[in-house]
Parts: sequence; structure tokens; C-alpha cells
Amino acid sequence: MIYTITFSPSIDYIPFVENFKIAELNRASDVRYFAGGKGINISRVLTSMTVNTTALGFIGGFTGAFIENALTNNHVRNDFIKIAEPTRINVKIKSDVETDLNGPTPYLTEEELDILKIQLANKIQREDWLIISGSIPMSIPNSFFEYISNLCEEKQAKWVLDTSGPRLVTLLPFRPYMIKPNEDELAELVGQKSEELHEIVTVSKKIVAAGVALVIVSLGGAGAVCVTDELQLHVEAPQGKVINTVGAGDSVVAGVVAQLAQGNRMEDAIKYGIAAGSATAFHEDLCTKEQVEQLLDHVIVSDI
Ligand SMILES: Nc1ncnc2c1ncn2[C@@H]1O[C@H](COP(=O)(O)OP(=O)(O)O)[C@@H](O)[C@H]1O
Ligand SMILES: O=P(O)(O)OC[C@H]1O[C@](O)(COP(=O)(O)O)[C@@H](O)[C@@H]1O
Repeated sequence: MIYTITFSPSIDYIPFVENFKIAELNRASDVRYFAGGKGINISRVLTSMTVNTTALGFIGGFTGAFIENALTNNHVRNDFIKIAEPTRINVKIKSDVETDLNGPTPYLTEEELDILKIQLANKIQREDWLIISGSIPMSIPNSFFEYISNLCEEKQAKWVLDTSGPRLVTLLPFRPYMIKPNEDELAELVGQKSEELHEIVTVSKKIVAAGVALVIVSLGGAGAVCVTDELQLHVEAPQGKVINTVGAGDSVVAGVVAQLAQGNRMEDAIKYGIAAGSATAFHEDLCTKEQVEQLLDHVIVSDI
């Protein structure tokens, strides 16, 4: 089973606005509402790949109810903990360029986190995967991640961390199996921008040496760099018309973990992940298995 945790889910509200202008009345020609948040996106993609997954995390209010219904109606297994604070709405304005406005994360109490800990202790079994993805509320102490790390070690499960901001660097000592920063997140993590592929490899190798087994740096249209202690690969993304990149990074994580969890080779897993990211970028909603598989032959993997 692949569990995902989304501490701060969202309804992704996507208005399409021609010539969006700030400080003026803009009218949307069309709108979409998606159950979002990074872990939820990953569980949605895994479900469409027919991989066993359960979405965990915290939801509240009418927005939380929308997310739970949307997932359940689409057969995405979920077991959220209910909190009083309404789940946020993230606005993604699509115009000539995309403008994002993500809401704040909820305040989670110690009691609420304890419920999650008990849930995880009861659910996680040998060879399961746990993906913690998206913003981490300030109210969650680092000791929670120590708990996760110890639990996964004890149960012989793997955990993945995909988050951004200053928090990420403080969590690497808990040795997640995998991280997937994009270029900006990597720069924030290591305190320097890497322009060339070999520079990305150099800083990623340092993260691997510090105990993270797999570092995937996604590079938008340029694909990704994948580094472990044994290999360093550039994975070129297929060419295509970009429609909506919301959830593209989450699709990479879903694709890679789906393949690794099935025992497939790292090279094949990263190839599948990039095909998934691009399939999402080339469609309005998150990718389907068929869309991913159509792109697989157009993903080129080479040694750096
Ligand atoms: N312009 C593009 N053309 C093809 N694939 C893309 C494009 N933009 C994003 N992708 C796909 O989405 C993946 C994740 O994109 P990226 O922007 O790096 O991540 P994030 O969404 O986490 O910021 C890429 O590795 C690639 O597979
Ligand atoms: O938790 P965060 O970092 O605020 O991000 C949440 C947002 O990220 C998304 O999961 C999209 O992420 P990516 O485009 O990076 O894959 C949206 O669904 C959601 O609005």
C-alpha cells in the first residue's frame, strides 16, 4: 500500500481569465474545481494507475467535505482526520501566465497529530510506502518526523518527503528515502542556484551522502536529474503542448513510487515518473495511466 499524507489539502480553484490584470475587475470565461494538495494529487494519480493507495491527512469544513466527496466518488481510498478549521482554497489564475495564491496551512493540535500517529502505527506494514507531500504546518514539530522515520524503519517501510521552504533542510536528518525538489526548491535547500546538470548532480550527491537514498530534481520542460549513490541520470521530458502544470511534480512522485513499489528498476521508475509529469502538464487534469504510457517511448534517459 502507498499511503500519502497531506497536512494541508486544498480545493484548487482554477479560473481561466483572458488578459488578467491586477487591481481591475476581471471576469473568468470558465472555472474548474479540483480536490488538491500534493499528497491527494499523488493518491489520485496512483488510483488512476490502479496502484493501491490511501490518502491520509486533515480536512475540515465545507471545503474538506468537498474534497472527501470528490475523492470517494472517484474511488480514491481516503481516511482523513476531521478538524474544525475549514480546508483552504488555492487559486490558480490561468491567463497568459499562471498566478497562484495558496491559502495558509491549518493549526494542528498535539491531540490531532496523535490521532495520525496511531493511524499510521496501525496501518503501515512491511514494504509499504508513506509519502508526505506539500506544505507542513508550523504547529507540527520535527519530533513528528522522527516518529515517522523510526516507525518506517521498524516496519521496514519507506518514506518520501516532498515539501518546500526552509523546513525541508531541517527534516533531511530524519533520512527520508526520497525527495523531489524542483530547481527553485533545490536552490533554497542548498543555498545556491545550480545552472548546469553536473552542478545539480554535485549538490544532489551531497544530499545522498547525508542519507537520502534517492534525489530527483525536476526541471520542468527539461525533465529531471536522478541521483543515487550508484547512478546519476538525466531524464529528458517529451515535447508537447503544455495545458496545466498544476500537479505535474506530484505526478512525477506518483509515477516513480508506483514503479519502485512494484519492484521495477530505478531507470524504468524515473522514466515512468517523467512521463507521468509530462502527461499531466499536457492535459487539463492529472494524468491517466493511458496518457502516461503513450509518452513512455518519448522519454530519454542518459548518464550524466
Ligand atoms: N513544459 C513542459 N514540457 C514537458 N514536460 C513538462 C513541462 N513542464 C513540466 N513538465 C513535466 O512535469 C514534471 C515536473 O515539473 P516541475 O515544474 O519541475 O515540478 P513542480 O510541479 O514540482 O514544480 C517535469 O519533470 C516534466 O516531466
Ligand atoms: O502544499 P503547498 O506547497 O501549498 O502546495 C499545494 C498545491 O500544490 C499542488 O499540489 C500542485 O503541486 P505541483 O504543481 O508542485 O505538483 C496543488 O494541488 C496545491 O494547490
